[in-house]
Amino acid sequence: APIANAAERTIAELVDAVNGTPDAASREAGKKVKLRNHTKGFCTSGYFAPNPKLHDSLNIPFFNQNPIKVTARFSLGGTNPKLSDKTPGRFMSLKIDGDKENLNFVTTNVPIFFASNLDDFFTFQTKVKQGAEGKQWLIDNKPDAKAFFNYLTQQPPSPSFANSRYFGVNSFLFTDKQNNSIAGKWIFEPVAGTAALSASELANLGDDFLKAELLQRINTQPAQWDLYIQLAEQGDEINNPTVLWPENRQRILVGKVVIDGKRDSDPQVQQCDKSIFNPLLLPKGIAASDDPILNARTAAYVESFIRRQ
Ligand code: HEM
Repeated sequence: APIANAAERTIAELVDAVNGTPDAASREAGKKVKLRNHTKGFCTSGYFAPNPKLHDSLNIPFFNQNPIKVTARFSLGGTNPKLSDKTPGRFMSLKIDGDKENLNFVTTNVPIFFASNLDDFFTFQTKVKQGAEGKQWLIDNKPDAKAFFNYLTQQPPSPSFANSRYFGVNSFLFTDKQNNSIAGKWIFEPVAGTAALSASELANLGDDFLKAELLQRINTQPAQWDLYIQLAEQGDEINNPTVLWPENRQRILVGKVVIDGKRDSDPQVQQCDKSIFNPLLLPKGIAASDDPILNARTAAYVESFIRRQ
């Protein structure tokens, strides 16, 4: 069982820290404006095509259906709806809706998280809201936050959501053919490859280009990702999302995400901005690891959802 942190935070406190609404008055104000994390984003659609050979290695009946409906939301981080697309963070959330079961993904282009427990998560969110001083405090006092910032500074902004890798960050447990449970992490590799904006391209761009770029792109050719499970090896830390496993870990190809916008007029896609993505909505054969960050996420997303009604 995971070791409880001495100063565990409540879900309400975590959402307050994310939203920057630490007291009753600011919380009420936040509800009024329907404050939400990852505010700047948009929804589109497509399908998931499972790798037909997957059942040679894993026992996940969900992937026997082909194709499977996908509703996607692409977003930036934070609560600011006017955040510039020139910032490096890119996020992809997917609802994969089969006839009998569902699977959600809630992913980011940074493979390491800034906290390994809820207390550090709370501290990070609170300090980041204090600007440059708070960020410096984190760099000086919190090695996980420092490693995260270092990663971000080496990550140039991509010209398209379609040119980013996306990571599940937290570990999950997968059932193999022998019904053993094996630990792994989701990784989405862009079929179009990764790309970075140069300094001169950045100078010529406005603050809003990602949405128009993706919707235009998929008019002529879909945005696609190969989805892999990166497998843990003996000794890899399973329950700590600040730890990056080596790139050369064995991978299983799960299938392809194809975003083509063909179902964008469906009510589910139209209303996707008003719903939540649940990283613990999993089909048979996939289970959550004991990572305390992962296990707090659904409750936080539900709390955030309730507050913005
Ligand atoms: C304890 C850990 C975490 C907490 C408390 C937390 C909190 C939140 C909250 C409050 C929301 C807003 C939900 C809504 O109102 O719809 C949110 C959304 C989101 N989070 Fe987290 N988060 C955590 C960890 C993570 C991790 C590890 C990742 C990346 C792998 C992540 C990626 C996202 C994304 C992409 C969204 C936007 C979902 C959408 O498009 O609607 N979060 N998070």
